[in-house]
Amino acid sequence: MLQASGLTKEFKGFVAVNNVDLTVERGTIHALIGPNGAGKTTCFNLLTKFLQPTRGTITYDGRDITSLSAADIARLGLVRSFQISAVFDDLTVLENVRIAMQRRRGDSYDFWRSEVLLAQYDDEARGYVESVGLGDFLNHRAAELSYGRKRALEIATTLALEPDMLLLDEPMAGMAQADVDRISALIKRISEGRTILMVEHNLSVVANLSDRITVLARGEVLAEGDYDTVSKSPEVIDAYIGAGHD
Ligand SMILES: Nc1ncnc2c1ncn2[C@@H]1O[C@H](COP(=O)(O)OP(=O)(O)OP(=O)(O)O)[C@@H](O)[C@H]1O
Repeated sequence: MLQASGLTKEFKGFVAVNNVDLTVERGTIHALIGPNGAGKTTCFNLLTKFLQPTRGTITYDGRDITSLSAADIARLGLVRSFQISAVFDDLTVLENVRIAMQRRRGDSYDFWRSEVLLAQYDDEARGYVESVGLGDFLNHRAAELSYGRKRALEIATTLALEPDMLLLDEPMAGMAQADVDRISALIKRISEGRTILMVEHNLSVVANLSDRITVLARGEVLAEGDYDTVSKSPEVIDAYIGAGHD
C-alpha cells in the first residue's frame, strides 16, 4: 500500500533519515518505533508529505507520490491524523464531523451554507460519531469532552474523510490507561478494511496492535518484523538501552 525506498532527509548536512526502505502491506497495522532522536517523526513527516525528502521515492497504492503535497495525498485516501488537531472546541461533536465531511466534498470551510443543506450531512455524520463510541455526546461541545474522547472525535473526523490508509502520530501520547485501552480497541476496529501506519512510544500498545514493526535508530532501519522478533533482537535492545526511551 505504501512503500518508501532509499528515503533520506538531511538537515544542513545532518542526516536525520538515512536510506530507509519501508513497505507497509495493505490491510495491516504497521508501527514505526525507535529510541529518542531515531528519526521517527522526520520519517513520518516525509511519508505524510509534510517534509520533502532529500533523496528517495514514496509510492502509495502503486502511484509515485514523492512530489505530491499533503493535500494531494489526502485526496488519494492517505490521511494523517492526530498531530494536527482537527477538533474545533466551540463546535459540537456532530458539527465537527460535519465540517470534516464538507472538507472531503471540497466545500472547504463554507460556513455560509444553510442549515438545511448542512442537515443533509447529519445521518452520515451521526454514523461516524457512533462508530467511535461517542453516540451519547452528539450535541456536546468538543471542549466539554475528556482528553480520550477528544481523541476519539479526532478519529471520527478523520474517518469522515474516508481514508484507505491512516497515518497516526503517537495516538496514545498523554493518555491515561483507561483511554489507552479504549483508543487501542478503536484503532483495531477502524483498521478493518484499512491500512494503518503509526508512530507510537507505548510499547505495550505496539505489541498489542501491530502486525509489523519497523525499528529505527540513528536514522536507519535497525530491525523489522513482528513484536516477538524485534523485541528479541540484540541490536534493538542495545539501541534502546544506549539511547534511553520514554
Ligand atoms: N528541522 C530539523 N533541523 C535539524 N535537525 C532536525 C530537524 N528535525 C529533526 N532533526 C534531528 O533529526 C534527528 C531525528 O529527529 P526526529 O524528531 O525525527 O526523531 P524521533 O525518533 O521522532 O525522536 P523522538 O522520539 O524524540 O520524538 C534528531 O537528531 C533531531 O535533532
